This record gives sequence, C-alpha cells and structure tokens, in this order.
Amino acid sequence: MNQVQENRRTHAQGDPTVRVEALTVQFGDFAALQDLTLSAYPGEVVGVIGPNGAGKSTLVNAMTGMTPPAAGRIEMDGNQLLRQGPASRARRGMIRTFQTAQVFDSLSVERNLMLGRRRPGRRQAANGRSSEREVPVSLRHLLGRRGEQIGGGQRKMTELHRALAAEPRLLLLDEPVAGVPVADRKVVRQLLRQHVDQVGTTVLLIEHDMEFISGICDWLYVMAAGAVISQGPWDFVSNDPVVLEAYLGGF
Ligand SMILES: Nc1ncnc2c1ncn2[C@@H]1O[C@H](COP(=O)(O)OP(=O)(O)OP(=O)(O)O)[C@@H](O)[C@H]1O
Repeated sequence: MNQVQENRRTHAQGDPTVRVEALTVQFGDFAALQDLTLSAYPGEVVGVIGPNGAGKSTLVNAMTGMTPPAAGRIEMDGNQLLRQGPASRARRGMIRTFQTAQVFDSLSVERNLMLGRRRPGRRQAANGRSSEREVPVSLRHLLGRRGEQIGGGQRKMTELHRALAAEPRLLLLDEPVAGVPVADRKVVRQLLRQHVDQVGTTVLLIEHDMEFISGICDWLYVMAAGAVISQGPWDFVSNDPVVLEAYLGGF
C-alpha cells in the first residue's frame, strides 16, 4: 500500500458502500470503460474527473443499471448489483442526478421535492409538507412554480434537493453545479457536506468545476480513455504529472 492509499485509510474506514471492480463497457468495438476499479466509503465524497469523453457518464450509467457492462462487478453494501435493474438499485438507496436536470415540468417545485421523500425503502414515511431542512433558501420563493417555469440553475437545485430528500445511501451526481450560478455553488457544496456528515450518505460525483471539486471531495479518481489514471486527495492528483498530461494533452 503506497502513502496515498494509506492516507485514505484514515478517513475511509469499514467496508465500502459501493465497489466497482474491473468494469468494462463496450459500445460495439469501442471500450468506453476498460477494467475500471473504484470504491466509495460511507460518509465520503468521491469525485470522478477527467477530460471530455473519458467515460465518466458511462460509469454512472453502468452503476445505475442504464448501460449493461460487458464484464466486471458492481457491489453495493456487499451485494452484487449486475443482475438488478435501475428500480431495484434505487430501492437499495442508489439515487442519481443528470447532467441535464430531470424535473417534472407539470408539477410544482414543492411537489417535485416531495417526490424524493417517496422513495421505496426510505426510512421515514412521505407525508406532509416539505420540512425546513429539505427546502433551501434559494428555492423557497419558487415552491409554487411549475418545473417548466423555472430556470436551468433552479432546475439543477430542485433535482439535487429531491435527491437529498430521498435520503440516499449512495448519491451519484452528474455535474451537479453545471449551469448553477457561481454564487449558489458554495451553497451546493455546504449543503452536500452537511448532508453527508449528518446522514452518512456516500456521494460519487462527476464535475468539471475544479474549484468545487477541490473544496468538497475527500478522494478523487481521475479517468482518461475509460481507465483510472490517478487517484488520491486533490493536492495529490492536481500535481500528478500523469493527470496534467491527460488534461493538457488534449490541447
Ligand atoms: N451510447 C453510446 N454509443 C457509442 N459511444 C458512446 C455512447 N455513449 C458514450 N459513448 C462514447 O463513450 C466515450 C465516453 O463517453 P462519456 O459520455 O461517458 O464521457 P464523459 O467522460 O462523461 O464525457 P463528458 O465530460 O464530455 O461528459 C465517448 O467517446 C463517447 O463518445
């Protein structure tokens, strides 16, 4: 075990919430993921970064069951997931958000938020109005508006809060602050950190905003061409020559 992996042991204790092992995804002859292995532990925010086309969204799609892998394993809390569909994974507490926020256009923001609380398997029953904790200040004035009446950043915030209201065991976020105004990104960061620390959710997120990434992630995997090329805390990966080459090599 090298020094970087040793460092992770100080905060990532016990068994991983999710473990992806030797995962390969093929689109015809093209391998979008090749033999990819990673894990995320309870209460940990794990970032997956890498240049465009590295395979980040494909990874999330494979984890949620939307894209079937050609080989490998995906385990959540020690259970092999590959034969389970997206709904069954959601019942286990795996919730995701999308690059383009998925909000129910015909429902109010408040109804959208309440839907998160209806996740099967969620500890509390879904009834009553959204609690103070579940409605962020930035959305309170929008509760009565329909999904189709709010802007892109507000849709992202609504989707994120609906996901948090589901109290996921594992939250997969695909570019959570893309399209979110810079001023609100700090709010998202604080909200996620608070949720992780209080509820113990494991977060795995894809994001291109390095300021956001460096401020929230406990551990990072860097991907290029479908494989993990580096991993470690931000200070390590941001100075890793292999990572700099992967990003700069494209220019
Ligand atoms: N359904 C598909 N059929 C064929 N090729 C695909 C499909 N989905 C993704 N790819 C290819 O797989 C590779 C990885 O794509 P993916 O969207 O996972 O990358 P990404 O790292 O998420 O990129 P970005 O940062 O731009 O979102 C790309 O070369 C992409 O063109």
